[in-house]
Amino acid sequence: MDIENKIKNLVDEINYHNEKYYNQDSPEISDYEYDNLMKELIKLEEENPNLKRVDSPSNRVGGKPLDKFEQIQHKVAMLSLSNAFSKEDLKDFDRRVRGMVSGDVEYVVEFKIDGLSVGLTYNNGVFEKGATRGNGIVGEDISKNLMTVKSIPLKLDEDNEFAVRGEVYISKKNFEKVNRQQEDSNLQLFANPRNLAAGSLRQLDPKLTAKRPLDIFIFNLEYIENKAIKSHSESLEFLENLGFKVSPNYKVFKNIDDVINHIEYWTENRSSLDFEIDGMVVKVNSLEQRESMGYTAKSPRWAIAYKFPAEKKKTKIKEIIVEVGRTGTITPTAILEPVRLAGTTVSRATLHNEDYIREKEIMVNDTVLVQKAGDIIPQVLEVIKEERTGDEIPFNMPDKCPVCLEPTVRLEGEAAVKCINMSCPAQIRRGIIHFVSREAMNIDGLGESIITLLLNKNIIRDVSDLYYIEKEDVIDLERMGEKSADNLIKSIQKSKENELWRLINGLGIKYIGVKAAKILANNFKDLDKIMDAKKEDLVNLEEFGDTMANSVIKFFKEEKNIHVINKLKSAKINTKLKEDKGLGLEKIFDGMKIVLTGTLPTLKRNDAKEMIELRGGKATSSVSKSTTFVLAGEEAGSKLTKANELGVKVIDEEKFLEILNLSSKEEVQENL
Ligand SMILES: NC(=O)c1ccc[n+]([C@@H]2O[C@H](COP(=O)([O-])OP(=O)(O)OC[C@H]3O[C@@H](n4cnc5c(N)ncnc54)[C@H](O)[C@@H]3O)[C@@H](O)[C@H]2O)c1
Ligand SMILES: [Zn+2]
Repeated sequence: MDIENKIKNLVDEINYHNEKYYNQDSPEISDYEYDNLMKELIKLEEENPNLKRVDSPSNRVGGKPLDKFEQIQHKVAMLSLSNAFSKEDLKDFDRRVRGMVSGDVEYVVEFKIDGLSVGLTYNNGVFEKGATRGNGIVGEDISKNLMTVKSIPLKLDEDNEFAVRGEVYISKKNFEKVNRQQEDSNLQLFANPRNLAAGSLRQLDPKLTAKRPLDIFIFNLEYIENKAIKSHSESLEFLENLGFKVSPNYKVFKNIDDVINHIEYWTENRSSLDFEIDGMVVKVNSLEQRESMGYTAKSPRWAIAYKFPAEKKKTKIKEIIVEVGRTGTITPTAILEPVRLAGTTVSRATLHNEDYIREKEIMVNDTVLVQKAGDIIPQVLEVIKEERTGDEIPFNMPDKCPVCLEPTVRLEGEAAVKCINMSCPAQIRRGIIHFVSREAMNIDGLGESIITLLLNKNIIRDVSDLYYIEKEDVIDLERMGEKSADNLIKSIQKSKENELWRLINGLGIKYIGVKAAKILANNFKDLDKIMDAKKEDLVNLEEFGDTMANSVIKFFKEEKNIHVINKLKSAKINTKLKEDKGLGLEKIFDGMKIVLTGTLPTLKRNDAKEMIELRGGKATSSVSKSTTFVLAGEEAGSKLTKANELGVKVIDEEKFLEILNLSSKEEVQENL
């Protein structure tokens, strides 16, 4: 593969995992694997600067703020950190710092708490607002949820306006407690403390958040009015005196060797802490020096996060089980003798596929080394062959699907063994769960247990059957009454009017998540056109690589998919983009002055301009008090700063596209 395509594919893959991790709080790969993808991308981009795309994820912070919350624009951008994985990386960092500033350098070293980043603002001594990081510029307003975190002071003795940043986390003890409760109530377990903290804080109902024993460490003073503070350590002391729980056990060092020693100590001893850390953060202490160093698009130049290597432990494989996924892939999983690893008890590890098992010569009853790096799914690293006793049993992938008992196949050139039975219940069930989920067709009242019932009773066989359900079909189902049956049918019917991207995402095309679904919807405007798209059309889309394009084409070649789509169409489900309401577009931007700045993720600048003008707005180039809003993309720069100073509203592309669907100027004003 040529380098350009390699970069494109990496970008696709990373974008897909970002969406899973930041927006859905349900990552599919470990942080370790993710970091490796990112490392590879950064390396290729550094070697081929001309191939680096402006919208590269290596330039970008976090995920998109979700619409279910009010959006908050941060006064100081909430950025990410660049990473170090070795002593050498830390020494390089030290050299870079000393090359940029004059005089002595002091470093503060802190724990890198594995939680969710939040920003808090205070004014006149009271807590005002709290937000998630979002995309770094705009975050989600989670003030009410944060108020339930007991260690966040709501009143304090400081009248000046200021903002702090911290990490909301859950202690190891409380993490296990919550997971035990989940287990008792037959609910899904949280993969790790970070997921639990993030999931709890992004609840719509603060009462749910209040039930979770969340905590916070504050690690930065973002700004303060009328107060001269010289160093980071001084600001932490100041915050501690105000009553904040600040970054625990932070230490100041005068040279990088001492920093490295300290980090080595905690690499060995982190399990003694009662909260999870995934690394150590090294920050320049002098605020004046920090200012002179500044920022890249994604992170400050004056700090670096050292990521711990994966923690490893020995344990035994008791059994190997197989499960069938949405696309029919049969995945082997090792059931382990439970072992404590990176803060959680591990009793399963993924074995990926047949080749992985062969290559590592894994057998049932083997003693193995497992690894977990703040991860979701632990991995089997290697078999400790010296510990074999003769009781080991080789494992073969099943030749029958464990669910439908039809023969399995392994296609040439693919690692996965699959069940290709189109009517295999395991695949269909997962596909339907995905179709109705919040990020897809968003059908209320259709939980996993009802879907299972509907399938078992043969009321539905694929997603399109949902639209043909009648009240009589469901009213007698367990725990269903007249009222819930009505509501269920109503929400199914309502989903017919959904935006096109929801349908595309719901179809479950491999590699096509929310973001890619939106790109397809916005570019082709019609499901039929997407179905007819040629490979050239697809790879030319922003953010699309070979893998994604091939996957789309393959999906729409399959007869069973066409069949489902035809049934969906007969049910009169919306298959068109709603943006264009015929010739006379509503003048929803009438008289508004709108400033465009930075690179937008999918729209070309001229297209965005045209969209504004067609709706009666004026696209201007400089920000002033009379600007209605700024539409900002990556690297928005000085216009963004100006907008912030003047208190002019800033929105991102996603929000913009949403606003385009509104039907009056009043609605736009309300929704800004
Ligand atoms: N598994 C996946 O699919 C997946 C996907 C996306 C991201 N990720 C993970 O997320 C990481 C990227 O996320 P990120 O942008 O939040 O970067 P990061 O986690 O590498 O570092 C930045 C964050 O560290 C936090 N932090 C904790 N303690 C801190 C302290 N004392 N001082 C300063 N900051 C502190 C801050 O909240 C900040 O946002 C990746 O390296 C990867 O590990 C995983
Ligand atoms: Zn099957």
